[in-house]
Amino acid sequence: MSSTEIAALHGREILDSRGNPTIEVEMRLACGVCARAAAPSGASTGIHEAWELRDGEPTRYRGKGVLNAVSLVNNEIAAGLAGADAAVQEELDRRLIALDGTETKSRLGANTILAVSIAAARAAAAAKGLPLWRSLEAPAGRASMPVPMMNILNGGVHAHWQGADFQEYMIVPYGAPTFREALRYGSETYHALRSILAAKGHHTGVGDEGGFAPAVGSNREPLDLIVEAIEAAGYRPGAEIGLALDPASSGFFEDGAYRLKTEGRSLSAGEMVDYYADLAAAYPIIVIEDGLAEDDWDGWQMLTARLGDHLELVGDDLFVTNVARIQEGIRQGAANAVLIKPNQIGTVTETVAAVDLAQGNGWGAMVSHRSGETVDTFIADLCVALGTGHLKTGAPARGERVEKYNQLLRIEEEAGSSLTFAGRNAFVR
Ligand SMILES: C=C(OP(=O)(O)O)C(=O)O
Ligand SMILES: [Mg+2]
Repeated sequence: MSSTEIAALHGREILDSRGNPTIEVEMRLACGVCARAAAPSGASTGIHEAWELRDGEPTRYRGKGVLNAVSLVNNEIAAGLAGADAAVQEELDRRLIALDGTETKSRLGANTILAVSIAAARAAAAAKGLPLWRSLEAPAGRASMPVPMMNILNGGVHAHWQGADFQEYMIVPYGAPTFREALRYGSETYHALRSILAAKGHHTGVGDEGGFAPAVGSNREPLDLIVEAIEAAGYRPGAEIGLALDPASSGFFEDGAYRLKTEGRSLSAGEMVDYYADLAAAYPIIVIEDGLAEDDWDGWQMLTARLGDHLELVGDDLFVTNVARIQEGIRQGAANAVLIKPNQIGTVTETVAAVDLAQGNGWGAMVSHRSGETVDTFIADLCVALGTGHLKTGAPARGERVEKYNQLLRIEEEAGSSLTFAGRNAFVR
């Protein structure tokens, strides 16, 4: 028996950062090493994502429990992985995929499968005596420290549609010399923004990812507020700190039109492209994620032809970390970067394949948290290991977000000068 053979698996239901149940898995290896992993959960989920398994029982947590998933881990998956070696991730993930047997992971659930897959990666790293990022790094020399993409102003569904239509306004401190400094730039800007919002009479409550959620009157106003905050914190917008947007536009795309409720108007895809071009000309925007809706391929082609030379255009709902959809995007010239969310696809192996495909085609790969998170820090190690150069994981406040940034501080400290900070080179344009 190999020392990294799985000896025991145990699932349990825990709560995520929104107070919804999610699954946590513990894995013990033959050598005695134990590891734990938990699945995150989205709110503005793409319709093409792999399935999240939820209980049908309506009285428990309004039917959102994951006791079925727990039972699957403790019984069917534990039995199905008998003899599996946690250190051979691809084989283990192949077995999980085969056990599920569906295209969309709808039988066992991508949440269930992912928690097992990550627990194996973590257990294998511990058994080898390696930090997780080093264990995941392949080929050697690929790793780097990412630029943190900090979502400091929330709108859309993450702010219960009480503010901007656009879901995320991120600051991108690519001009910092190190990750630690980048995090400091971002945190100081976040605090400056709070003071500016309060001084202007806005409330300073936060959305799901920890960014402020003021009741602004347009989707442009947050950009003015953030530029002011960057300057108030002592940094130069565009030189040291750039901006990124995730409008999450599938959420306001209805009957063929983009409905900007905050501004009281509806735009076509072409008009949205003009809107973004105007914003990019007026503000130091470097990234736009999900500028157009998840099946608006023609719109995405138009957006990429118009702005793809100087902006990173990231597909989240468009690609859902799925290599078949990414391949279609590459074929069509729709987007030039992929958002990487492990729970959209369900295994570590498939997540790495999505990054490899993007990077192999000169595209960007931006690793991301979900709006419902736990303190699991897998994505921090993943983005370092694969040298994706940027990670978005919310505001530099709120425990479940900060825990990822803190894990990156630990990695940077431990690795010393062997890991370079990706800086501005992280972005495809
Ligand atoms: C992180 C996001 O939100 P959610 O997890 O709700 O999809 C996103 O849309 O990029
Ligand atoms: Mg998104």
